[in-house]
Amino acid sequence: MPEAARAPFGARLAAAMDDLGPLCVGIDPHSALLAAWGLGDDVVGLREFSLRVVDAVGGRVAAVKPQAAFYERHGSAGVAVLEETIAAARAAGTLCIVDAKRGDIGSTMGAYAEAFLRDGSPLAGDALTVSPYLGFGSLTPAAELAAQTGRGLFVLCLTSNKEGFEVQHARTADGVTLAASVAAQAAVLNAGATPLGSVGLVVGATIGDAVAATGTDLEAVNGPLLAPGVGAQGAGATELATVFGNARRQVLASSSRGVLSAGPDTAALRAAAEAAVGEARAALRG
Ligand SMILES: O=C(O)c1cc(=O)[nH]c(=O)n1[C@@H]1O[C@H](COP(=O)(O)O)[C@@H](O)[C@H]1O
Repeated sequence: MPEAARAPFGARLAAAMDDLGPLCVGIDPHSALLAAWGLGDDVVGLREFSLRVVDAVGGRVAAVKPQAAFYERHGSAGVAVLEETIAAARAAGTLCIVDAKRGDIGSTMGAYAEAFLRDGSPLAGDALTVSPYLGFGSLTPAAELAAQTGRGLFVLCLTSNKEGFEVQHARTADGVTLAASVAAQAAVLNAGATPLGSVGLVVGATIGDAVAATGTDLEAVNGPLLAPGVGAQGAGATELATVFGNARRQVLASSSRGVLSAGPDTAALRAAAEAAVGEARAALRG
């Protein structure tokens, strides 16, 4: 769809979450999962796995999120499968967040933006995960192209892994934590957008009281909050409700292995996704 015809990502995601519930299914074809599904750890297995997940959950969840690393580990043929997976999500009418966590100096970021956010690029989904830790301003080329093409960004803010605090809780010369600073800069880009801006944050569901501890104002971001860590990393309904508090209506909970481990049976995958949607809806929309 050309730029002019596509509504902004934030509006499209808000509508999908209202309609189908606040859950994203991550597509992470780990070698162990390929084996558990009876598939080879090769490009044929990767393709079968990915297309089966899209077939099972497409049109039933708000978004899917293929993790680029699991495709890149198979080389260029694996990247071609990522392209095919993105196209399959598009054909199913399901929003696709490409989880590639890109971040580089501005001029190189421009090339990443063209790869993942430009109309006509085979790697372009509906949104891209990006890292602001080369400086938030280094993301400007991606923010600009995303805005032009109706796509979105998810900027790493408070990640689900335990090492993240070293960077994210550190304070700038002004005494503000990096996480709070990232959130405030995303808020500027989302100012005035309704119902939600298109510059989201990644805030893990496993982070306990880190939102308060870092002084991060999630509500003011006025954008979606991608919350990985649900399922395999241990977070559930209680953690979602506790971590996000008043910002919970902005949250898109994300689970990969928690759903994928139900495969390869399509009905079982659907049932696992439905259960995860129910849990996320109860925690975030109840
Ligand atoms: O950006 C992400 O999606 C992400 C950020 C984060 O803080 N933590 C995190 O786990 N993720 C991704 O979310 C997925 C989690 O997978 P599961 O632990 O299997 O649900 C992986 O693809 C991670 O790379």
